[in-house]
Parts: sequence; C-alpha cells; structure tokens
Amino acid sequence: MTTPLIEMKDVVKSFGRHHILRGASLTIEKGEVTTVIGKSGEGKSVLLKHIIGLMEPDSGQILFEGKEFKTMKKAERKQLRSRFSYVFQNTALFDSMTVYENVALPLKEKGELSKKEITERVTTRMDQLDLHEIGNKFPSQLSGGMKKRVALARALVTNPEIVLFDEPTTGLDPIRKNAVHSMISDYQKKFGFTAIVVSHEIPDVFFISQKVAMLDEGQILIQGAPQEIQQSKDPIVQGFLRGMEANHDALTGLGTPTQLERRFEQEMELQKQQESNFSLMVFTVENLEEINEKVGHVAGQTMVKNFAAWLQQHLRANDTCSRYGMAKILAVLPNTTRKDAQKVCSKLARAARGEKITDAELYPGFCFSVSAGFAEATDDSPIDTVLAAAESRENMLYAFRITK
Ligand SMILES: Nc1ncnc2c1ncn2[C@@H]1O[C@H](COP(=O)(O)OP(=O)(O)OP(=O)(O)O)[C@@H](O)[C@H]1O
Repeated sequence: MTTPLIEMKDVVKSFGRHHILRGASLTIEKGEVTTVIGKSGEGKSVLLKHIIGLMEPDSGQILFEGKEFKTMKKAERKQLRSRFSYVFQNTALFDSMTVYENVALPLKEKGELSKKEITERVTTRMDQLDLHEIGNKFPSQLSGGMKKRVALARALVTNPEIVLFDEPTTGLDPIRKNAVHSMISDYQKKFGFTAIVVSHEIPDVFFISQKVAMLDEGQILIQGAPQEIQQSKDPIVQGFLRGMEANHDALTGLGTPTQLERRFEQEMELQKQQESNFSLMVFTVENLEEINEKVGHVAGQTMVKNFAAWLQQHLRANDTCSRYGMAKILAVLPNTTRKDAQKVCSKLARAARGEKITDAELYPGFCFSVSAGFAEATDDSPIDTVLAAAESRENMLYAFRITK
C-alpha cells in the first residue's frame, strides 16, 4: 500500500470546555477530491485548519507523506505550506486591488519569481480560467460566480499540490453552484491537484468527489466512495443525508439519485411479484468538459438544465428521471422491455432533431453531444449492474448531436 498524502490520526481539539474534534481520523489520497460533510458547527473548518497547519491538535497526529507535521523543522513546515492553497468561504478578495493584482498577490508575497515571470504566470492562469477580459476590474464590479473564479485563479496561481475549499458555493444560485463544482472537477483534472472540499451541497458534491468523509460528534464516522456513503445503512449517515437532500435536484428540477434508487427498488419488487419488465435509460452529455472550456461552466450547466427540462417533457408520465452525475441523467422506465426502451430512445432522438433544446445554437460551430443507453433490469440485479449494461457499447446510442 502506498503512503497516503495526508493522514489525520485520532486528532483531538478543544477550545476551553468546547470539545470540537474528539479523535478524528481521515486519509487523503493524492490526486483525489475528498469532500468533508457534516452538520453545521461540527468542526469541518477546524479540521481543514489542522490540515493546512493553521491550528495544532491537542493530541493525535497529522502526517504528510508519512511524516508528522509536528516533528518538521521550521523551514520544512514552510516548504510544506507552500504546497497548499486555500479558497475561503467568502472568497476574501481584496476590494482595493484589481482582479489581476488579486491573482498576482500570492506570487508577489512568495517573492520567488521575477516581475516578468509573475506577469506570464498570472496571464496564463487568467486565460485558463477565462478571466483575461476582466483583469482591470475590481471585485465590487463582479458577480458572485466571477468572484469565485478569481478566488480560484488566485488559489491556483502558485501551482499548489493541495487545494482546500471551505464551502465554495455558499450564497450562489443552483446554476452557479453547479458551475463551481464542475470548475473544481475540471481544473482538478487539468492541473492534477489534490482537493479537500467542505460542503453542504448534497448530493451535488458527490458527483465530483472520489471520496466523502462525514464528521459527526468530533469523529470521522465514515469515509469512502460517494456510493458507499449513500448506500450506508448507518442510521446517523442516512438521517443526515435525508435531512440534507432536497426533494428535487436544484439545478434541473428532476428527482435526486436517492429517489431514483428507491424507484428502481420498487420496480424490482414489482418485477418479482408480477413478472413485469422495466428498463433503465442513461443520458450522458459527452462533451461537457469541452463546453465548459469553450463557453464557460455557467453556460455548460445551463445547457444541462435545459436538456433535462426537454427530456422531462418528452419522457412518458410514468417514467422517473433523475440527475445522477455532473453530466448524467438516469431514467427508470416501468413496463418497458429492452426493445421498447430502444424504441423510446430512437423516438427521443428523432424528436430532438431540429429542436432548440439548449442554447448550443448560440455558439457557432458548436455541438452539444448526448449519448443515450438502455438496458432491461433483470434477475434482482443492483442498479449499478443495470447502469453498467446501459452504458456498455452495444447498448449505447449517440442519440443527440445538436450542432448548428
Ligand atoms: N479559534 C476558535 N476559538 C474558539 N472556538 C472556535 C474557534 N474556531 C472554531 N471554533 C468553534 O468550533 C466549532 C466548530 O466550528 P467550525 O467552523 O469548524 O464548524 P463547521 O462544521 O465548519 O460549521 P459550518 O458548516 O457551519 O461552517 C464552532 O462551535 C466554533 O465556534
């Protein structure tokens, strides 16, 4: 087994008689997005501050690549800190500085690069984050989403290996929330950093995380892949998730993954009792990353939202539709064999031709590409198995290519 990038072992932290962390243990793997969830006031920000070295534990250990922070010399700690970056809840941009100056600040503070090198680095990052046109503006002239993007550019300008995001979507509307999530996910892939995110956005944040950890009563109650957390039988985990999850997906107005899974199980029961057939259909926006890159994350999320609305209108009344990932929508089709599902799919593809489903037509030479797959649920197979079948090559149709 390889040594984790960061390991918290039995970390205890109290403020006076207020016991916040009571033996928290968490493992962060390199190159992954780990999201920390938990009730308000549980100590998630305190946990982040321990990771970045802004707070020291009363007891317990924090290890970086196997070495304990406490035992490091001053220079070593400083060097380690320079590998980190932190995106605060409120973006914390300096109002008296332009966007360019805000982004350049961490490099100037470090004092390692020449003026020319700083200009080059800042210009590149701003181009990559689509900020080049607003370099001379001041934060007060920007929208909330743009400010987040500037904060992200500032956090990434030093080429950090580890980026901590403390509730990065607070106060944003659903499209911008999802835009920030897709931004974190895309840039994480592009720049390869390790991300640690604190968030209340459930289930949205599960779509971008490789690992989710839940802080409860000062301890990490559970950590694992998002699906493991969602499928956990632990009543505290289930209670928390149910309490956090809205009745519908905020971006698309469709159902939530949990609702879809429940519907799947109900249909499976019916299938056993009445020998009825049902199918699963999956729609994936294949080029969402490209869309994000070319026309921006807000435009990308707006297209997903519009496509979902179109789909909802065109599916049958009994079909249950839910967002199931950043670029994925899943539908349970009751009383539907594989052959029927194929027909539904082809019909949808025909209906899509020539319709203004998204704003894609606003962008010349632009393509909004959705693949659709289908599979019949059989023999008590779990949803993941049926989904994998629906996503397999032989069941996949590149159904919608909306190009203008
Ligand atoms: N420096 C400090 N001194 C004293 N108490 C503190 C300090 N920092 C945090 N706390 C307390 O620790 C508790 C946990 O705070 P923290 O901000 O980590 O919670 P959280 O889980 O991030 O909450 P939220 O989700 O609402 O942001 C709070 O009761 C807070 O008042």
